[in-house]
Amino acid sequence: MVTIHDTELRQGIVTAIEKSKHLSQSIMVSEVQKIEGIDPLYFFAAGRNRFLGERFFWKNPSGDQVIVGIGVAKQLQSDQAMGRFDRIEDEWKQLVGHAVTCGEKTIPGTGPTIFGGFAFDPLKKKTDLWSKFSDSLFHIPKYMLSFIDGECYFTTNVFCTQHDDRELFDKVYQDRQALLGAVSEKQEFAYPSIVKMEEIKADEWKKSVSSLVESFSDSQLRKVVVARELRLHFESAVQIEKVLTHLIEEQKESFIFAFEVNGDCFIGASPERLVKKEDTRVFSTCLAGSIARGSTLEEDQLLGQTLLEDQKNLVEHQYVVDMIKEAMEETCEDVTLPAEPQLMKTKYIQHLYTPVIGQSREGTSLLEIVNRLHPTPALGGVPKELAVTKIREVEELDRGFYAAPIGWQDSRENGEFAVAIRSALIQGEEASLFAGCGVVADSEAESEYIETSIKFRPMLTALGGKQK
Ligand SMILES: C=C(O[C@@H]1C=C(C(=O)O)C=C[C@H]1O)C(=O)O
Ligand SMILES: [Mg+2]
Repeated sequence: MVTIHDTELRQGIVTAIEKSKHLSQSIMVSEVQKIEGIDPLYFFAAGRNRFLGERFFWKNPSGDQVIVGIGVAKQLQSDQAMGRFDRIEDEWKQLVGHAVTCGEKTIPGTGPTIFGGFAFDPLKKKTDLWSKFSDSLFHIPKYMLSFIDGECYFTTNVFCTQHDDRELFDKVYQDRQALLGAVSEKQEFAYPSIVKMEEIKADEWKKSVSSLVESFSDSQLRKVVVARELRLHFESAVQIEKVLTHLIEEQKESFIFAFEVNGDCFIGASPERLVKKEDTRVFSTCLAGSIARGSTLEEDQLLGQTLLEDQKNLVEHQYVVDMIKEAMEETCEDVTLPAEPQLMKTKYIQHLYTPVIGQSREGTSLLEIVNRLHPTPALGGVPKELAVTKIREVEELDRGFYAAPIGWQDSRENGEFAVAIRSALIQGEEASLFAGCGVVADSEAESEYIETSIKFRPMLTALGGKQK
């Protein structure tokens, strides 16, 4: 069993209580310790008993950043659409500005960290589906395990108020030991059977694709991404641990994320980075244009080559490149990107892919770049505002956090956001899966429908369903 000893946290709590008396507000204490490695999934599962519904999981594609949060020390949330990125940023800066930190202080993705995201479109009318999620929602975990470049770190976050006393440390210590004690307990997880699978309004969706295509000729719209939903009903509640295990094994090229909020869980395996910031280095990704994987190597290569030369997909991709390049140039110096797209292959689908890198301008924050990028034409369309308005009008689906930025940020301006696609909202015995596609002038409803069916597969198989 991993034991974390009585450390600087005790003194940190004393300091924070004093500080909270002076400032009349609660103060965050954050302690980081380097520890021997714990399997991140075991750690996630260890939180099941006492923190079910209050956990998060994040793994980047290379696996050199895995962050798991258990419990909620504080929630940052807002349903106000105007200035939503600034609002979170300001609150976060305020908390970090007064925080008492101890232990290791320089490793990205350790110490004070927020995990969460933003709704795709805060102006879309919210349905019951996403009622548990605020439009801007981030958690500061109580306990956090970070695997960074092969090393393992444990963060403990505590909020202290003027009414707390030294006993708070003992409470935290015992609570943390109980959690760590549960890490070694072996747990078995299984899939419940699927009792019903509903494609929501598939025919209407195809019609909306056709009418969008027709509408392009007499409007300024060039591209609109439309999405649909597949709803699964299970015999009993889905266990997130099982789904995560599957995604980690099968979707190695993707960001794996899970965000538990008030008992629901938004989970996915997205191949699409929105933005990563490491000190001043900024990375973004243009990903749009899709084709199936082949069943043999030859067929797969042929499909890949077809995609690289397909005009409809190249146009669909180029809209994304143009917009991301512009957004990056507004916020960064030395923006570079290859002239031609490459292929990104995931288990069930291949995409056109153009990576973009730059150096952030002095004073430009990660959330400012998120704000500038979201939604890229890979998830919204061109022109941006018109496309988002169109989606609001024609799409049946309440996207919630689907296709929106999800990720983390630490107290030193490092962090990463993925675009939350290939995702599902799990609500006990039910799950909603989401998939969309870029509709351009040359789109055909039937092939876009098939493209979205392929995009359901990562989550469908991870939920124990059969491929369609
Ligand atoms: C919208 C989705 O994917 C996006 C749309 C793509 C396309 O239409 O070719 C490709 C990658 C993603 O940017 C989704 O998976 O739901
Ligand atoms: Mg497409």
